[in-house]
Amino acid sequence: MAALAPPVAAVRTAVRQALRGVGGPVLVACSGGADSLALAAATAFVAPRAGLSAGLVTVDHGLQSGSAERAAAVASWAESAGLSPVEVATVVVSREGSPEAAAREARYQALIAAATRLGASAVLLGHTRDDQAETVLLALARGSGPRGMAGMPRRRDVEGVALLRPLLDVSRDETRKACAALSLNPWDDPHNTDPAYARARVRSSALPALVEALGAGVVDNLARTARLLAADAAALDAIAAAALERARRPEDALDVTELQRLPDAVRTRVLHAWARERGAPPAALSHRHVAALDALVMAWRGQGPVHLPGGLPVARRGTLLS
Ligand SMILES: Nc1ncnc2c1ncn2[C@@H]1O[C@H](COP(=O)(O)OP(=O)(O)OP(=O)(O)O)[C@@H](O)[C@H]1O
Repeated sequence: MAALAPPVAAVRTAVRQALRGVGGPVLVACSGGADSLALAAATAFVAPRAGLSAGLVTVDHGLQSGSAERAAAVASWAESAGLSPVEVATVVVSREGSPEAAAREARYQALIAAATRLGASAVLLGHTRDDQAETVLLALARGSGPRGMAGMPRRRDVEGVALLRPLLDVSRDETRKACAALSLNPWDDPHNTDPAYARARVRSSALPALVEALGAGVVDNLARTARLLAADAAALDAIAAAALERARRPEDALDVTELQRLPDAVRTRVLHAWARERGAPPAALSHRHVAALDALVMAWRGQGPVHLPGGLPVARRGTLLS
């Protein structure tokens, strides 16, 4: 028997680890790119041996010519690889805002809807260590703070479906090599190299420049930074959730004197969580809004209400915010 190529083994091991603790059928989200194709091939091998059934969903965003053919080719390969059920989900991408964000939003909605409809307990995504490093670098450059630099989580539960990222410790180079070793032909998404996209510029210029200047360890170190910050952020979020409960007063108000006792990092998290609870859309809720709320608490000089996104005013009355 031919020896198993190390990149194929690395991807399978990562999938095996991620599937531990998954109780029901899984779906691979596959674009046909090298990362998710290697993920799908590994899942087709590993899942049945772990007693799980595995299917695949490929999303056709309808944004590029030939996208329907690409989706059909991915689906037909998946069937031949033994994945079942296999679905092509066609989505309509909103023309408002950034096309990247709109496509992502439509994609995740379609993936979660497919998982719910097909009774899958988890959706597997092909983000790699390189994607994680890019995410950290982008977040650092945008000043997103520790939550952003914590990168993409290995697991996130949405509407009862676990979104899993088994390949966060696997490099893009390994997924490409795994595809080559298995004679799979990945599709190259032109968006990945289109300089119109910030992530593509990070991938093609910023990260290679950092590697050149600081050495190959940079990618791994950025991904490790994400892991460390994710653990810190989770701990701070838990502390903030408890502090929010202590600060709550009737009629959805917060007690300013409780908030003033908190360290900055906890207080701003409490205010952020509270603003989201009141209906401020997370994507529009910025550092600036939280800073203005914080000024009502810490720099009170009788200023007027803060207007949160979604048209929600928050005012201070005495020692209450509401
Ligand atoms: N059209 C799609 N259909 C299904 N899943 C998708 C699609 N596009 C992306 N995904 C999922 O989201 C993950 C991240 O995609 P993204 O486009 O951000 O990165 P990528 O590096 O281009 O990934 P890949 O090489 O797998 O296409 C993919 O690995 C895949 O699991």
